[in-house]
Amino acid sequence: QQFPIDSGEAGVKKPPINYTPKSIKSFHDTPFANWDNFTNSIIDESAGVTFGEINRFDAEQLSLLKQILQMNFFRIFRLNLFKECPFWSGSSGFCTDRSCAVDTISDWKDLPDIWQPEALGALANVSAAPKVPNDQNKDYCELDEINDETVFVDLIENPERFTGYGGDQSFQIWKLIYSENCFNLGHDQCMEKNFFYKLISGMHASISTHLSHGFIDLKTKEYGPNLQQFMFRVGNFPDRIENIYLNYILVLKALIKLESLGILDSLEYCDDDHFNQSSTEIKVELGELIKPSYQLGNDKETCLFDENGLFQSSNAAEIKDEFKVNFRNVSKLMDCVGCDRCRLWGKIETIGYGTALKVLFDLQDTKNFEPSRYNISNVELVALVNTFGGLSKSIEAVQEFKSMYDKALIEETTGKKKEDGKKHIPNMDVFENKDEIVDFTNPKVFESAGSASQSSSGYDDIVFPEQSHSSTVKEAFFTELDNVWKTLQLIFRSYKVFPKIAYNWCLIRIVYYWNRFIGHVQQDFDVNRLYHEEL
Ligand SMILES: Cc1cc2nc3c(=O)[nH]c(=O)nc-3n(C[C@H](O)[C@H](O)[C@H](O)COP(=O)(O)OP(=O)(O)OC[C@H]3O[C@@H](n4cnc5c(N)ncnc54)[C@H](O)[C@@H]3O)c2cc1C
Repeated sequence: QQFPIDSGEAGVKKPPINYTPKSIKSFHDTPFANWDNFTNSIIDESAGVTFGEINRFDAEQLSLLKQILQMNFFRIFRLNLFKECPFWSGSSGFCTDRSCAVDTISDWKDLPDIWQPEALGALANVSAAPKVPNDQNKDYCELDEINDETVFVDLIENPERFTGYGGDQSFQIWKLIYSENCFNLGHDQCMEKNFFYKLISGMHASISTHLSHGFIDLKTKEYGPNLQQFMFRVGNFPDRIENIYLNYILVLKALIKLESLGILDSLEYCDDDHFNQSSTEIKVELGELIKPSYQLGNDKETCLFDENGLFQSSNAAEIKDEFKVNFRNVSKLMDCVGCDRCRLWGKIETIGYGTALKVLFDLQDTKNFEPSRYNISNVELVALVNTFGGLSKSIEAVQEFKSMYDKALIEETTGKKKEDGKKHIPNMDVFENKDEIVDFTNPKVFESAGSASQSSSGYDDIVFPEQSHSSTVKEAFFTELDNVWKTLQLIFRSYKVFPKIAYNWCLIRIVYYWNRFIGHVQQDFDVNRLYHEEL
């Protein structure tokens, strides 16, 4: 079945898509509190598919998608984890926790012949090299070159989950990512700007959903879903949930386009004994995954997502170029992430979204189109399918959190108390300081070096490295000297505050045990909370 891809050349001009981000209004009006309304409403005006339809489609296809992601072709990813951050120096090594690490494949004999070290040179011709001459600078993201820093990672063994990476560095990287949503081409680009924001916000929300779903329980040391974290990061913000779904239909539409134009069929998958699936099996399973989505939505012409609504204005070509440059900067920023596991998934996702954008906006479906000459590498395909897998996992997690939310709601209404005395359903109350919510659609956020939340976050000691391109040995020497000086200052400052912390801690403990002794201790007395308030 050939799906009709609208090439945008003919036909009636559709009304513009509304990509305007909604401002944060009420936290009592969240999707979980109004689930029926939410599931029956449409994700995107241009296609008419509802959130509920995507939930059902995703549930139906989930086991097949998981099976596909288990195939060696999709689970082994090649990248450079040690590439220098191109924007500043000295940013690596921030997160030294074990959970930030990536287990790379060191046992080479587990890999197919084409990935053996001696064949690495040839690998460039097999899996990454474009089939037609291509200037990578024209793409939406940068692919890592193959060199002696190349590593192979088993993605199933290294899932995206909570790593503990945070503080000022990750905030600054998010801020820089959102600051790429800045276009210089006048008012015409408003729609593209909003679309860019939603894309980034959806990626951010999906990462936050994964880390809340694979959150560490400090008591059991096991990873599992944490409703509080999810509500705090995503669940209380309708826009963030919506943006996950928008990204889902965007990536799915790119897969539909690749499938319907015969490109997936024409690609060379590796037939090697080490691969647990043959090329034919991969093609059949991808087809089975994608084809049922042709039935989704009520606008069969645009199918899910109408890419032709974007980049239509008189200066569309310039806007598109700027959009590409900005998204490429986002992909380069992944080399600045100071946590290997986060960097791994950040890279996969930016390549995945970059590939989806390339397929949707640059692939011209002309009369003489030859699928076998379309320029898409295996790395891009693997990233695209894994990005789709990640979004599907987020949608599955949203529904699991909804069940947890309902259970917590029943417990709350029947008056059952949690052991730690905390509320079952975190809503707006969890934001004791409303300034913690940073609205990246507000240009003022980018005017200051930090943000209101970060200035009071307790991470003031960490000074984010300034953008630098130390070209001379002398400059590099003084940069390092400055770093050493700042580190020493940090150590001395912590010695200075230590007596106060120790004193407060002892005082709180004494009060606690005194109260217990005289029998006045309250049942839900939370020492830790008091301790933090004291600090
Ligand atoms: C590329 C990248 C990948 C990462 N991967 C991981 C990972 O795999 N595991 C892990 O544990 N940590 C990861 N992190 C760190 C994680 O994303 C958070 O930065 C960290 O947990 C600190 O969270 P936070 O609560 O301070 O808010 P952050 O998530 O850092 O958000 C900063 C601000 O952005 C705003 N914001 C949050 N979400 C959105 C959204 N969806 N749309 C618009 N605005 C939003 C909020 O108001 C918030 O104050 C990653 C960070 C980066 C930059």
